[in-house]
Amino acid sequence: MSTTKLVIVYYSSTGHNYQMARWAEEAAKAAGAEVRLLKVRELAPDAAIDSNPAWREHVDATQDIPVATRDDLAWADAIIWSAPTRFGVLAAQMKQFIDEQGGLWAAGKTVNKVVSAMTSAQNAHGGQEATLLSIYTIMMHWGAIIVPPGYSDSVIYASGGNPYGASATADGNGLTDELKASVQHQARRTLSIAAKLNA
Ligand SMILES: Cc1cc2nc3c(=O)[nH]c(=O)nc-3n(C[C@H](O)[C@H](O)[C@H](O)COP(=O)(O)O)c2cc1C
Repeated sequence: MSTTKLVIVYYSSTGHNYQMARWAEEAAKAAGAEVRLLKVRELAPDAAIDSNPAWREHVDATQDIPVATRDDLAWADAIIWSAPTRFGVLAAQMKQFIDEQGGLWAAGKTVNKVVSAMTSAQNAHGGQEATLLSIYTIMMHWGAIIVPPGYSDSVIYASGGNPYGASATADGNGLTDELKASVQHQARRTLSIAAKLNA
């Protein structure tokens, strides 16, 4: 059985989804996967970024993270998406990247990718489930195999009980150890399903 190839594709303005992506990367590497941690292109103008010091700081600090490409998605057996809530759906930056994959979809290369998604919102009930569903809706159109965490481990309860995917509350109080455990469980679970399908 070959090593599972995982891409973790994230968008983050102020670092929460980036941190979750890093946690997923750590767990996936520890599980023996071949992992690419990738961001999507920032689309907001500098004026918007500069209006929020935390946003500018994050953009500058993550300059060296490679930008995801179609080839990365084609390479992967599994994809973990991480994108913040924007009015209850995925951030436009992530949507734009996904919309650029029409060619990949048309070539049949999105079929049977094993996928799972993570998100954050400022409020505890600010739209996390809806955002994850917006990603999973796209994944159904891709013919991808969606792997939600469900209640497959006690860390799901401890981290807020969202069976759709790891969900942060980005309220300025920092991310919790329980969320980290939940992210890392989701990464391992995604890999384990991908390994079964690729056996
Ligand atoms: C345009 C916009 C819309 C947003 N909509 C919501 C929302 O509907 N509910 C919510 O709780 N937070 C909302 N937020 C807050 C973001 O979800 C929050 O800043 C993000 O999850 C932080 O993730 P990041 O640090 O990875 O960028 C919104 C933020 C922006 C800029």
